[in-house]
Amino acid sequence: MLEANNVGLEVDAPPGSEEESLHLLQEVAFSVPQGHLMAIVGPSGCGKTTLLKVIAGIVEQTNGELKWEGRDLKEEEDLHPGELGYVPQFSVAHDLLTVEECVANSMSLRTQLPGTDEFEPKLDKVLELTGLTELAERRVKVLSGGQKRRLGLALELVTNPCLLLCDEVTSGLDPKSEREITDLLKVLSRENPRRLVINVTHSLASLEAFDSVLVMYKGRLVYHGPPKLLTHYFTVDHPEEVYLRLTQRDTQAWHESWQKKREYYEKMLLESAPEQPKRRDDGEPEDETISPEELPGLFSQVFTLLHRRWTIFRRDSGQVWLHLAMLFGFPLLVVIFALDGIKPLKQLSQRQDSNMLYELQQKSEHMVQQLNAGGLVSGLVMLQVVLVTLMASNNAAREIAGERLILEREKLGGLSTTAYVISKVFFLGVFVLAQSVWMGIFVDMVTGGLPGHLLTKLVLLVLVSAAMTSVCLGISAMCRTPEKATILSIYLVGFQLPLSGAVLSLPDWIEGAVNPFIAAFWAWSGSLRSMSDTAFYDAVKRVTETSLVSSELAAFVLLAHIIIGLSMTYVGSKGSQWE
Ligand SMILES: Nc1ncnc2c1ncn2[C@@H]1O[C@H](COP(=O)(O)OP(=O)(O)OP(=O)(O)O)[C@@H](O)[C@H]1O
Repeated sequence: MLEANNVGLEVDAPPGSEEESLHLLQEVAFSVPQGHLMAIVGPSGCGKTTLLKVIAGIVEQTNGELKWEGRDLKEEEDLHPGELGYVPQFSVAHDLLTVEECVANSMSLRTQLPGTDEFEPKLDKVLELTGLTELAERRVKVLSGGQKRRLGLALELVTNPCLLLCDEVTSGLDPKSEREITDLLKVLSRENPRRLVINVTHSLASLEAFDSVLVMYKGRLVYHGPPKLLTHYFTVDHPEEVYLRLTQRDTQAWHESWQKKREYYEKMLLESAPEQPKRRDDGEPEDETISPEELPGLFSQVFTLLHRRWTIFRRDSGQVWLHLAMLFGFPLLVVIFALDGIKPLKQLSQRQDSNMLYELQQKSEHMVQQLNAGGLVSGLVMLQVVLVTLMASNNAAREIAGERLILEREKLGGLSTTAYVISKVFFLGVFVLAQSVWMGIFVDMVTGGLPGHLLTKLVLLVLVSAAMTSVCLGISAMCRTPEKATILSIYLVGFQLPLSGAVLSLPDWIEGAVNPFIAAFWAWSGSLRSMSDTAFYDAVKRVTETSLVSSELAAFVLLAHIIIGLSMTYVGSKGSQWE
């Protein structure tokens, strides 16, 4: 039994409005038995989705109590992720995966069945039950609206949930598809004696298939009873006329009228309800076969997420080509800028080492060459760093924001945030290493060796790439939309060059204030310091007034950036960002 006792939800009113707070739900009270299919209907904006989110625990009510099988969901233990199925309004699967892969992934993330003999039969059963067997090999991208809703249901059925909440899974479909999905919901509500299925819908057309109908109006419950009594209660000829009828009285009047008649209608519902599942003394169901599925371990979830991410990446040819173009194109770009300067660089190096007297005699000529060489070396190092940070932001900016709603649904289904963040670290770590190491080695090979210690420069390139990737991943985890995350990440990269002091030095007080935040500054200046025992360092010092830091300090601060970025990622991924 699901019981709501005077459930209310009050939120702060938007700035500028006269009221201090908004009552999204007020005094909502109902009881629904298990083995039952209930529809929540009501005009747009009346609080249907809000009520469903409160039942699911996505939003916590500010008043009243919700009880599932006698257990207070706010005060006592929440529903186990395997006990709850929530099918949101939006598409919940990755476009580039097939139907079968999506369901198999959901099973791997939410159950311990992978690797057992039960995995395949269960997968087949869920596909068959939701009518998706024929579509198993089809990619999500090409599914119709109705097929996507079926997939949404299939993803939730992998755990055999006892409370299945569906938000508009029948809306926007043609009457035949709507009827088919409603019939499927009915089958699901009967399949497991502990199960209660609730479907939010606008449509008043096929309500007779439901066991009960709950009507919401302006945040209040105004009817909950058998569908066949709906027209009688609202004194209308057809269910479609109910919304118009609602507008003829104010909310309080409807609410009061319902309070007087509630007992009668609910009694009728409970009398016609199937027998409730028997429970042992400790409150657990007698039938062990309907216990919720246990969640898999952390590394099992990491492995599933990584495998899924690579599959999606491989199938996204646009992304693969973009990554390849950057991986091989950006180092070439650095080399092109270096080509003209390499000869004077070598000459400067030879003269410095072998003939100081000549240097002294040709002091002014040497000064010019030194300035050129200093500018070139500093510029090349900065170009490498900035291009690596650009690749890093492209790696991470959309990574979490682009799949945010899928993440929210999967967290509700038991996905561990730690597993999610670890999977991103491993996935993006491959790009970080490939992009930065290849950039460093390729440029060094082609130019015949830029000054400084190669290993130190490589480590700093890897660190700056990891730092920018982590911070952009953090931004991605904090932002609601991939567009916003991309713009913020691009701004962040854009500011690296002017604020690092590589091109123009900043006033001391600004330099001191901004440098700690500029990853490119640390990698650039740490790399230049690794040349401090060569003549190039003097040349570089002639062209830059920005104070350069030791390679060790640079590495340390970049590590701090990585830690901050990953902390942002964890906090941002953990926080709820439902629509
Ligand atoms: N966090 C919030 N802060 C302020 N108002 C909110 C918030 N969440 C929802 N609302 C408002 O609460 C009302 C109910 O929203 P809800 O999404 O539950 O409606 P609904 O009945 O599901 O509508 P629809 O059928 O159009 O999806 C709307 O007016 C919505 O703007």
